[in-house]
Amino acid sequence: MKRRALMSVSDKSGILEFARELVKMDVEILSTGGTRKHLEDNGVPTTAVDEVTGFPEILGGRVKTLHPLIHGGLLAKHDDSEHQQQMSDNGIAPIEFVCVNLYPFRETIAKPDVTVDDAIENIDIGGPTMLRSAAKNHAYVTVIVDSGDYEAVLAELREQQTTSPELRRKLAAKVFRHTAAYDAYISNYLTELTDEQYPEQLTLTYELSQALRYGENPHQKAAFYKSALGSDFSIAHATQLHGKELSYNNIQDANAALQIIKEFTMPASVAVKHMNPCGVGIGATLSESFKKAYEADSTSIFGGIVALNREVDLETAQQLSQIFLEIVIAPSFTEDALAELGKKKNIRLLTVPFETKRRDKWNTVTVEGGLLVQEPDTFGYGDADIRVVTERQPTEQELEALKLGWSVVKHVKSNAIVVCDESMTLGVGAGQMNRVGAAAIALEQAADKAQGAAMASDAFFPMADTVEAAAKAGIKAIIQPGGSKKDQESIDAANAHGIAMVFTGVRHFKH
Ligand SMILES: NC(=O)c1ncn([C@@H]2O[C@H](COP(=O)(O)O)[C@@H](O)[C@H]2O)c1NC=O
Repeated sequence: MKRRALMSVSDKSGILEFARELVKMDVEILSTGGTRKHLEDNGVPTTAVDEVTGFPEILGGRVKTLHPLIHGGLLAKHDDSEHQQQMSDNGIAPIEFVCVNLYPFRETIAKPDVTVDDAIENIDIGGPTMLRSAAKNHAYVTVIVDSGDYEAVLAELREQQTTSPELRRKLAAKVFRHTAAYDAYISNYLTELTDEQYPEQLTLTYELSQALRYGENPHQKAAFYKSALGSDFSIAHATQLHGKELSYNNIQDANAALQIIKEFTMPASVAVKHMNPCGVGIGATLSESFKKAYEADSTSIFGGIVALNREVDLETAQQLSQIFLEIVIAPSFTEDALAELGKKKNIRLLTVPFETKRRDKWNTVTVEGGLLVQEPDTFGYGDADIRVVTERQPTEQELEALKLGWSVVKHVKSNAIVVCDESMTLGVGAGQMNRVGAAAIALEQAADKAQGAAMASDAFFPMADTVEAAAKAGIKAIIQPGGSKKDQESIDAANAHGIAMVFTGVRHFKH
């Protein structure tokens, strides 16, 4: 009896060469409508699946391979006498190779104008069914869902006329990963059309972006996975133009820098270290903004990650190349800027699409044994109900500084305090276990520049000590959520020192 292979593929790349090789090995090719036409048109002899089943393809292709003569051939154990008897009683012949890839559901739903009908028609039923049958029976059947595996299968067949159990198991495991991911896209798409907010099961799917040299530390193994339908204004969608491979910590820092740069519409530069901003500057030009981000903390920026929100020009590139930076990320680089920065072997230069089409709907973070899911903190200064609570109103300039401080403090690990003027940060106190400690760090860094500057706090002041420390350093305006039982003590202290204080009513913890 001739060995048989079943081919039914939406993505036809590589299928001709694979089929030709199998035919040379005297394998009979069974195939469905479009696949068969492609093979026959290119001179590969095939047998139609409906010839095998004696049943036509119906319902516009919804039923083509869903038939016992196909699935019997895929699921029968070749060394089980009962199975063999039933096969012969029912005229079923074994199928040894299955080569299937699925209707492009993910690509279909990624289209901006997709209709629900279109999405539903692209849910493949017969394909996953064949893949699952063949993968379950991988003791006997070789199943290929990825055209990248055609060659590995052919290599073993050339060598030993059959595939090894190890390869068959690997391919079967890949099939179940693939169908699980395929179903995750479908279930997520349909769930989004319902009012279900927290489904009883959450099936997320990510694709390997790259294996990393190591994790947070060199003794930890690590890899980076990306979400195919997630935000495209993302480090996961960056194009690297120059430099060494990104590391685990680079990816985290670059992500932090991108979240901050998203806050600004005017030319802005953000320098990040250990996922906290060490310098943020805005200006009339990109180069001016970078100068400010650098001056904000010219010590910490060393070895930092810089994100900029305009095309990097030669002038800015020359400034950037004065210091050691791990990464520069921007929407684009002019040719001469790229040449300038490219002189540095180790700097990583990345572009990301700033014109974002998709944003993540949820942020997730793992805890041991679980996953926390929340909406991203998209609440900005413009959304806040700014309320002046002191006798003195902030000046226009102070309001600009408060706006900058509030936009940055949201991205600083709590407890967080930012001291700034209207165009740059002057001091950042991050990740302290008490608020007055964070203020002390920010104020110490700002030093003399704190005179007349503004201060932003990610959460309310539980007592008046932070306002007192701010007043002592010369701070003239404060922005904070408010909401403490002791707000009045902080307001009284601000009034006593002539500080203008505004409440936003919204907190920006970042743990
Ligand atoms: N309905 C079925 O019985 C069925 N059998 C195979 N398919 C899919 O049809 C596609 C190939 O179709 P064609 O050979 O007609 O181009 C493959 O992606 C395959 O997964 C089917 N389609 C959808 O469910």
